[in-house]
Amino acid sequence: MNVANIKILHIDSNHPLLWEQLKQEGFQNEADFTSSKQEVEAKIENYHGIVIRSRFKIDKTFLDKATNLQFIARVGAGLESIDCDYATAKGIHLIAAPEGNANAVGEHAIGILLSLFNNLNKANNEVKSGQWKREDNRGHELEGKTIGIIGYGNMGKSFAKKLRGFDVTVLCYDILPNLGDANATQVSLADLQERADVLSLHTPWTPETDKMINSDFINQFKKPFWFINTARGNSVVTADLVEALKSGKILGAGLDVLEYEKLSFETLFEGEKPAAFEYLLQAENVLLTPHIAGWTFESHQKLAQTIVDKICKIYQ
Ligand SMILES: O=C(O)[C@H](O)COP(=O)(O)O
Repeated sequence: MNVANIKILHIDSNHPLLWEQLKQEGFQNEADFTSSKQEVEAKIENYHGIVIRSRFKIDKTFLDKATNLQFIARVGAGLESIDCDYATAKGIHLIAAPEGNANAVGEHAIGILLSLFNNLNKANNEVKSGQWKREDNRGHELEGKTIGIIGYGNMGKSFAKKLRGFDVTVLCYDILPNLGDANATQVSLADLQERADVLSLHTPWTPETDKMINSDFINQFKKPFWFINTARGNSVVTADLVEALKSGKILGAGLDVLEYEKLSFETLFEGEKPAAFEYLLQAENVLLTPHIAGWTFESHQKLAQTIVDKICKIYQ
């Protein structure tokens, strides 16, 4: 199909290959990384495609003005910033690129897991501040442990694949049936909560997963467990997580995502911090990273390539 008339608006910067390859394929690219949502809304009828990361929400108001839009491409995995049902009802193609950062997320979750089990973060801070504490930093081994994965899509599968070789049992739970594979056995949520020594969250943020990790949910676990979140901060009630850390029900937490992140994060350091957040900052068994699990040099490129391939497929 001739794509020379297809105008694509890029509202976030991405790996240059995205722009270059779309241009080579014959698409018309335009960039606008600074205009406000309202300003983009005012001109969106002139475009057939929009490429976004997460600068603003693509809501009903926006979509009603996007009268010629044929696709929305999100250079990432999560689609929560888009009113997907409304866009789909309008016949707009939705494209995401979870294949592009799944490997990075899987590797990052392994990094968190090994760090939690061996106190790497705490020990590093201590040695650098002149403390040589071996007994305090005695670690745990993964061998023989049971790892529970909730959400067995691209990210969960990537993490499970990386766990091969650690001599662990890997269980997965997902609302979709028949997802188990050679790397993980699919079980009921109750079964996972009964057996897991580690919980790693890999679900999208949806009404069903919003605040899913709360006290009730945590208390269903039979054993104390370690918790890893590389998915979405809003799936966790932080105050409940902190209670579980204090009581020892959660042995340690590695959080790449926080309910406080993005626009509100910097402002958190200006005034008095929420008590739960302050606790996470001080706790020695809590490892925090700034939403970088999928943020590698390699995934930057793979995300772009995935989006190019999927856009081209629409116009084949
Ligand atoms: O959804 C994703 O792929 C990741 O969470 C990264 O999202 P970001 O573009 O908001 O950094």
